[in-house]
Amino acid sequence: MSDADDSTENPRSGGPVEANIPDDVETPDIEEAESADSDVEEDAKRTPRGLPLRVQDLRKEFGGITAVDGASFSVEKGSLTGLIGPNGAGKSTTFNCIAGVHQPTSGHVYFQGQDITGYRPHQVANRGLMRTFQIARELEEMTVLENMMLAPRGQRGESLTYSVFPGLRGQVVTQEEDLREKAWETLELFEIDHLASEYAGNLSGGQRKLLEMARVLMADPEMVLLDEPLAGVNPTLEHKLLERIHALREEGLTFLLVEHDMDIIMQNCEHIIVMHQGQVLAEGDADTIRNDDRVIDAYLGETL
Ligand SMILES: Nc1ncnc2c1ncn2[C@@H]1O[C@H](COP(=O)(O)OP(=O)(O)OP(=O)(O)O)[C@@H](O)[C@H]1O
Repeated sequence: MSDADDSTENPRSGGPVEANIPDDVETPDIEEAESADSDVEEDAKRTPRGLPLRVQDLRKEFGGITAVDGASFSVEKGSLTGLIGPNGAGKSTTFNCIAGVHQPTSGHVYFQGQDITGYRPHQVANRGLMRTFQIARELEEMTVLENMMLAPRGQRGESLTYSVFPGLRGQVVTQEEDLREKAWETLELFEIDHLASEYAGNLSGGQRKLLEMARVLMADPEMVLLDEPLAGVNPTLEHKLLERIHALREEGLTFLLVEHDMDIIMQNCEHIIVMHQGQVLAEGDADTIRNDDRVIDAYLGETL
């Protein structure tokens, strides 16, 4: 999926923005707009901190294609929520709108009660909502430990500040030590500490997935968006990764997972959101979803 043709992208890079409505979309009159604004304010107030993520009437158009068509859903704190749907249902686009990679055409994304619609990816990440990214080519030439130590949230590093205020240097050393310790602990948690000196480029597909996940945790996220985290992962590593996800969830971390493997979703997610043609078709636990005729129709032929 490329962003190159994303003609509706909002150029603003600051904080929360108004919905970016293209010229050819009718805008409501002032009275309606004011009432819509107050509804949104009311809704934001209704988003308690215990409900980290709320997507409301999300819409994303790419030129003439409507990829997400008014999707609304919430994710509860500490849950492992699955986002599924047939090919082209709008899952990745929704993910990217949440993570700030795409700017929604309209609608809102609230995280921990705050409207983060229109935030850029680093701003979303700074709020504690993070998605995994594939290890980029440049990072392949670094060791696993170096990958872990690279740019976590709040890292201070060497800078001009320390030549001006040399007294702060000691703090940097402590911070570097803390960072290293945390990197080792996280690698141990994912049982890839024995690969710490290995170049990331030499890892197997499954080991990379573990590293991608471990890297995200270095930033102390509140919530993690996982897009196909188990694709190409062998059953042993898959089991290990799922075990870690469940353990982290027990500690209060929240996950939203897009995964094509229905068995994984049905066996691991307590709440499942089904998208179809850019909209939320159904929501519920595995049994509810399995027995929903609309979901069966949408998948027609795929095993649930
Ligand atoms: N950058 C883009 N430019 C144009 N159309 C796009 C773009 N990204 C997605 N689309 C279209 O939007 C629709 C939804 O795509 P999306 O990738 O979000 O679905 P998905 O549910 O993640 O699909 P899959 O399971 O196949 O990955 C599709 O019709 C897709 O072709």
